[in-house]
This record gives sequence, C-alpha cells and structure tokens, in this order.
Amino acid sequence: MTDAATLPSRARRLDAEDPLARYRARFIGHDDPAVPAYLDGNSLGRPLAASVQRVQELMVEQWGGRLIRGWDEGWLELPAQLGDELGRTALGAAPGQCLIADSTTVLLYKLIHAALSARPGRHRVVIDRDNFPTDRYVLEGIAAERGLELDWLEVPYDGGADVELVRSVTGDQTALVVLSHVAYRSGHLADMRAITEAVHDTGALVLWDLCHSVGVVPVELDAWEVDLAVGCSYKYLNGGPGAPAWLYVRRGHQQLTQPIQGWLGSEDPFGMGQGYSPAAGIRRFASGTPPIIGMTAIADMVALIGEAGIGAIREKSTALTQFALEATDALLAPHGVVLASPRNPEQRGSHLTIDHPAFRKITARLWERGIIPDYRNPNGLRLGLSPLSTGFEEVYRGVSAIAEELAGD
Ligand SMILES: Cc1ncc(COP(=O)(O)O)c(C=O)c1O
Ligand SMILES: Nc1ccccc1C(=O)C[C@H](N)C(=O)O
Repeated sequence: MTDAATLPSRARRLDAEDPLARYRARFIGHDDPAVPAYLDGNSLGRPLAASVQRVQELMVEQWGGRLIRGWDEGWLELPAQLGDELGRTALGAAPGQCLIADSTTVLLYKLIHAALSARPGRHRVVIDRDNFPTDRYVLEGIAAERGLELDWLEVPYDGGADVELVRSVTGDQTALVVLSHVAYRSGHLADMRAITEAVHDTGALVLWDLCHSVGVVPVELDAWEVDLAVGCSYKYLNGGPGAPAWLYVRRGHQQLTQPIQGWLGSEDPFGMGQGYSPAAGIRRFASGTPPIIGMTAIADMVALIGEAGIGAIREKSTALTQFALEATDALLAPHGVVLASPRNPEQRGSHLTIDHPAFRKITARLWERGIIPDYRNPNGLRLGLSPLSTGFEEVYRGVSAIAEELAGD
C-alpha cells in the first residue's frame, strides 16, 4: 500500500529519471501555470510548437506562394505519404496500406460497408456494448439498412473484449466484428492478435478502432493479420481539433470497394470521365479533397513518435497510469472512489477511469482550477495520460486536487 506522504517525492523522482521527460518542453502550454494538470490528452492532445511553424509555412509559402500549383506539387500525395509514415512509426504496417482521410465516423461507415460486401452470404455483425457511441450508431444504421442481425458482446464494466467473449458470439454466419483496441471508457486493452485470429477462425473479418491506442500502444497490424483499422488523430497523434482520421486496409483486401464513390478515389480523377471506376490500391478508399491544413500537425507528432520510439512511449504510458493508480488508491479510495479500469497494466491503455457519484459536480470546479480530466456519464472521471506531454508531478497535482475537491464536497 502506497503511503500518501511519499507520493510527491516519488513523482519528482519519476520525472527526474524519465528518459522521455525532455520531450514535454516541445508542447505548447506544458508549463502554463493556469493549467496545473492536463489529464485529457485522450480527448484532445496538446499542440506541438513545431506545428505552429509548419502551419505557417504551409499557409505563407505553399498556399500563399504556390496557390493551386500546390496540388500538383505534393498535396495530393500527402494522405498516402503521411499514412505510410504513421504505418511505419506506430502501426507495424508496410507502405501502401494506410491513408489519412475524413473522420473516424465516416471511415467506419466506409470500411464496414466494404467488409460486408466481402462476406455477402453472412448476415450477422458483432460489436461490444460499451464501444464508443459512433461505432455502435454507424454499425446499427448499416445493419438496419442491409437487413443484418446485430450480436452484442456484453463486456465487464471495468474491462473489455477478450477471446472467450468473442468466440461466444461469433459463428459461421458472422460477417464482421467491430471492436476498439483500447476501450474509450474503461481503458481496457484488447488482445488484438488473439482476437483477430479467433475471428478469422470463423471466416469473418475484423475492423479495429484504434482511436485510444494509436501513438501510445504498439501494434503490428501486418504481422497480426488485421483486416481493417481506423483511428482518429486528435488524441495521441496531436493533430488538433477535428484533424482528419486514418484507415488501414490490409493489402490482400484492397480489391474491396467502399460506398462513398468520390472523384479522388477514382482511377483517373482528372480525366473527369463518365462512370466511377475505383483507383488501384489504398487510394480507392479516399473520396473527396484531403484536408491539407488539418493534417499538417499530425506529421510533427508522427515524426516525434519515430524519434522517441513507440516502445519507450508505451513504457512511460504504463508508468504514468501505474502512478495514477497508486495515487488514486492512496488519496481517492478513502473518499469512496472506485477504479473502473483494469488493475493489470498489461490490460490497459493510457487512461484510467475512476468512479464517484460526486464527479459530475466537481468536474466544473476542477476545470476552473485548470485541473482538466474528462467527465464521462454517469459517474466517471477519465485521467488520460499522454506520455510525451504529461509528467508524474502533473499527475500528482491532478489526483491531489480531485482529493481536495472530494474532501470539500
Ligand atoms: C473509440 C472512438 N471512436 C470514434 C471516435 C470519434 O469519431 P470522430 O472523430 O468521427 O468524431 C472517438 C472519439 O471521438 C473514439 O474515442
Ligand atoms: N472528438 C471530441 C470532440 C469533443 C469532445 C470530445 C471528443 C472526443 O474525442 C471524445 C473521445 N473520443 C472520448 O473517448 O470520449
């Protein structure tokens, strides 16, 4: 049992010994006294200072200077180029399988349809009950549209999908399974490799949502034979509010087609001919004009992930959530706070959810103090710890402020 009195000195020591600590200074606002603890990097990551310059260059030199010529001079290739970089640094994906585009919601729509068309004789789809709302809503909509049956995976409140659960709801009628790698609420980290294999044993495809794991949990999409994946870029990829999402389509599935038949996914966009014919390769999963400004900051974070190394990032992420857990046990459990995330660090991503009936009320007071966790209905606070921008003392300041607010409640 951690002694509460030792937490501040332990936090200082962990910061002093942290091999990634020097990267914190690269983020805007990391030392802002008005925000003593930013614990919401899993909703919106901080901006990198490098991105200010990159956006400025884009606007002044490329956009302002080159004008429409910019499209011929590289913009059109950026979604696939940046996708390749992301694949290399964070996803274990060889080039030609990732693309930056649209939002996660739209990519889910495209890839669910694409996958279902690959399994025409099967009429059941699976998703977990606690998946992020957009994943559930999109799948529910498509199931209704295509006359499919939905099988719900009932996951434990403080856990998530595992192989046994997946096996219990899949069979020879299952066309597709849609799961999150790290659960948005509990933070549970699914065994992507084993579950993908179990789904394949039934002949179905699997679509993984990596919103809460990309950039913090290493994955090997190629080696684990993942079919399809999507993720956003505004959490641990620090792309900024509304930055575009990304998709992965395994090379062997790139004969699939998607339903939003836009000109930039066609074989010859500037031929502007009659009738849609999809491009070869990953580009067929694009639809409209790529958001060039919106994807600019992602490039800086992808480069930083490459520099720091995804393995080292995962180590710090685990150390941060472990320290947050110890601080929670020591400072918050006495107030009746309950952990709603896995205790085993191997089974969780980079955030913890903790529950208490007073959390709805005290969140506003915390935000006013610049202590910024996320509130999640009905009783949850999420502590999202972004390994390259969050420090251990920052975690301590956050958890002790929560304890103060609970004590004063
Ligand atoms: C697991 C997951 N999927 C999807 C989304 C959101 O999708 P979109 O970027 O389309 O809003 C989020 C968070 O916003 C998420 O956590
Ligand atoms: N995109 C957002 C826009 C506004 C507020 C929050 C978000 C989030 O990303 C929420 C996050 N996906 C979650 O797991 O709760």
